[in-house]
Amino acid sequence: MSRSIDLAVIPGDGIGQEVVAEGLKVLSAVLPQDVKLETKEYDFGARRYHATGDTLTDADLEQLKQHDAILLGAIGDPSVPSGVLERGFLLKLRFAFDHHVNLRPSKLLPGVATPLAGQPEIDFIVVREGTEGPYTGNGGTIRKGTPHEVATEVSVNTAFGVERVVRDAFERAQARPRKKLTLVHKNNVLTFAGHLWTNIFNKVAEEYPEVTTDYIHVDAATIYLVTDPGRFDVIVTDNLFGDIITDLAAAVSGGIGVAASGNINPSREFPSMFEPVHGSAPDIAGQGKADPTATVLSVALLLRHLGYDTEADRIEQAVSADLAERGALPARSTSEIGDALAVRVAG
Ligand SMILES: NC(=O)c1ccc[n+]([C@@H]2O[C@H](COP(=O)([O-])OP(=O)(O)OC[C@H]3O[C@@H](n4cnc5c(N)ncnc54)[C@H](O)[C@@H]3O)[C@@H](O)[C@H]2O)c1
Ligand SMILES: CC(C)[C@H](C(=O)O)[C@@H](O)C(=O)O
Ligand SMILES: [Mg+2]
Repeated sequence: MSRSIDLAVIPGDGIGQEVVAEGLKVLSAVLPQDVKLETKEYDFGARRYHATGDTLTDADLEQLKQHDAILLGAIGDPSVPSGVLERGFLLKLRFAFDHHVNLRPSKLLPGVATPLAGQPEIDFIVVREGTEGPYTGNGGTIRKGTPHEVATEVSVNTAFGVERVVRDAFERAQARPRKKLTLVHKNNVLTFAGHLWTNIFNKVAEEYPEVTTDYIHVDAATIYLVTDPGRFDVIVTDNLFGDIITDLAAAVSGGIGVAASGNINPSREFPSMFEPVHGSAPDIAGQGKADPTATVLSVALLLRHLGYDTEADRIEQAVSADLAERGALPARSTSEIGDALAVRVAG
């Protein structure tokens, strides 16, 4: 039986261009001959915005919808006002394709440097809600530019949206050996949203008696992520808390250069999108300094989502072996790391 993957590729801005090239290199190297890989590149990001004023049109969404999955590098550029591409492209796409499960695994692999003392066991996943919370754009300003300006940014939490992501997290916890799920929120202060999350979490928990549950306020979660990250197995949390704690999670488990993510549409009505957790890193763009590992691991998540488990395993093993040897090697460029990973997955 012939198989095929039809992939939308969005390198985006800054280091997005550099790391996506390496992700594709490794993807081509890992796929068996009988799998036909078709890619279509899209120029979203700062270049498109400056050329046309567009960030993502309805016609673009129609085209993107046709693909099996999307691989994104990163968007965001100092030449574009903050928020224009983040809201106008990235969040618009996540919302349009109902990417409500934003999956962000953190695993400290053997031999990988961490700023934490010793070599703690870190192996957890964050299930970050991807379509609600303070991200929806529900807000505004009045008396703009005056000393009396008022700005609101309302967090939107629907029972439907919370329950579906909480259920997804319980399913993932149930499937893991430790079967533990932690709700991270701030229900001592954000009592309206926090109690909705807590009540739904507790109600759904009744259906998963094998899953151990606990609750941690988000401020305390940042303590434990540094002092005792081994306590976490699966974390479920809202969109903004998830954004913040996953950069911290990356920093303690090998760095932002190795943190992968998937924006998943579990019903598969729309293509899911895979991207490194990091951004376009204008400070190092164009210098060959970016670590492409996060993108390569995002390709592994993409392959797993499409049912290519063997190939995903091969990529993860190659990354693990490469990282284990890194400390002993001289610093390598973005493409040298990509080349090394491509050789490992092919061999
Ligand atoms: N998914 C996305 O497209 C995405 C995600 C985050 C930020 N952004 C955007 O990216 C731009 C820059 O944001 P930022 O500086 O806050 O975050 P960033 O993640 O781009 O950079 C933070 C720090 O991490 C470093 N870094 C990031 N990726 C790295 C890699 N692969 N290898 C080595 N070092 C790496 C950078 O050099 C920088 O010091 C902004 O416009 C922001 O909105 C986009
Ligand atoms: C760029 C921004 C919209 C985005 C987010 O906040 O989700 C980024 O920080 C991320 O983590 O993917
Ligand atoms: Mg972020």
